[in-house]
Amino acid sequence: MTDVVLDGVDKVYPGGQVAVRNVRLRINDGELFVLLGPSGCGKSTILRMIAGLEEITSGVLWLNGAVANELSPRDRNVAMVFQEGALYPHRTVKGNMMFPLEVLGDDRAEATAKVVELARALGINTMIDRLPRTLSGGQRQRAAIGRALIREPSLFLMDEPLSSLDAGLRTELRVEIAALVRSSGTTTVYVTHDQVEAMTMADRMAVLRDGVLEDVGTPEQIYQDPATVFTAAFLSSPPINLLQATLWGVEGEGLLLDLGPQRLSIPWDDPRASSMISHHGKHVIVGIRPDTLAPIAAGSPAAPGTVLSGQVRALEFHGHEWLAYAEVGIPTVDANEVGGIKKPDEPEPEQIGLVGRLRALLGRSAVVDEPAPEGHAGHHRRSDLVFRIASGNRPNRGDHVALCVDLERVLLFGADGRRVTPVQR
Ligand SMILES: Nc1ncnc2c1ncn2[C@@H]1O[C@H](COP(=O)(O)OP(=O)(O)OP(=O)(O)O)[C@@H](O)[C@H]1O
Repeated sequence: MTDVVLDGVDKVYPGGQVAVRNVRLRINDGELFVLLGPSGCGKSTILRMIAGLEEITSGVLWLNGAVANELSPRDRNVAMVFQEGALYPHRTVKGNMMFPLEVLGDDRAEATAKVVELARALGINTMIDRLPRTLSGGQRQRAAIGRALIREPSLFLMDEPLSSLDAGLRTELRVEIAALVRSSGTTTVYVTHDQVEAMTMADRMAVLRDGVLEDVGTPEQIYQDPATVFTAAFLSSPPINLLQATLWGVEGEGLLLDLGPQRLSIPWDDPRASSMISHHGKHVIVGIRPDTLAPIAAGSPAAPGTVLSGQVRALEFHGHEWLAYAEVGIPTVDANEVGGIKKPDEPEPEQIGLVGRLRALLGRSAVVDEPAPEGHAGHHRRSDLVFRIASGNRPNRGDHVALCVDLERVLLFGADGRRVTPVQR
């Protein structure tokens, strides 16, 4: 049992590659904690620093209340499982699982009983006499997990243990691993780039980007109430719609989100209004998850500023639902290009040009007259709005659609990518 604290930890590799920047993180005793982020964001480096396999450049690592920066890996009582769980090829599953207990000099009969019990929990009890090369990838990974857990480490570290397995097996094993480590009560740090794995397994999780922590919280907190636009986009499938807007507080009307050819309006009595007004006259990013949009029939009554309209350009069948892509003529935002480590010569995010500043000075809203960009992202035009059609009438390609926006669930980010309204943790 152990808790882990990283206090302002940095990692700079020889050669100057900065992999981890000022990470502050507490992983509680018994927690299943997931480090999530795209390739190269520093997940494995953090794990390896906790294991003692990588030196910490600066900052402090605490294990169970004691500074552990200089502690050798063997004195940390950690067990680690990698993408390809390394097993001794000439030892059977049982021999592999027994090995850590043999090293500790445990009683053989007791050790055997323990191995058999854990192998049963891992679903590999019928194959404990087989050699690793005769096992499937999933079975080998189970054996590697068994070998790591058998000596009851105080900390269990897993680095993408399922990434080499096929999708079906990944789903099956992630449920089993989560159940197993929870029942053992071992503090576990689990690295993945797969948002579904993170959300389904974690007690709490951290989202990393370029070595920097973007967000930390329970999966639900991070999904419902993300701290940054990067986090919102990383944890969204189907992808969240990110629209460029300018926010104007207009007396008698509310907070107008000027989306160019269209607009949304948030009433003054919305609890978020007091934080949002600080962005009057500024560029903001409006995050609308596809399930926050509901197609409404033509001519249906809708409150002003609650509807976006467009033309259906593509439809995709996903089994349990259809996804539709509607061209709305609104400039969209790529989350990867917002926030993060500032590159040299980048303009300040809130520079919005002369017309914008004039509007801000006049306190006026106006429909933006700049044309929407013509760029393409993947096979969809960049101004497409993605929405779900779970039931009811499915529109056809080319149809005009009106989409009612659930404004309470709209997420608003500043031009720097941070949430405009305070996040709850
Ligand atoms: N030994 C090393 N020497 C120099 N740079 C390194 C070394 N190991 C990792 N890096 C760099 O540090 C950064 C973080 O790497 P790390 O492996 O921690 O990322 P990751 O999030 O685990 O990526 P992945 O999911 O692809 O494994 C990357 O830019 C990587 O190129």
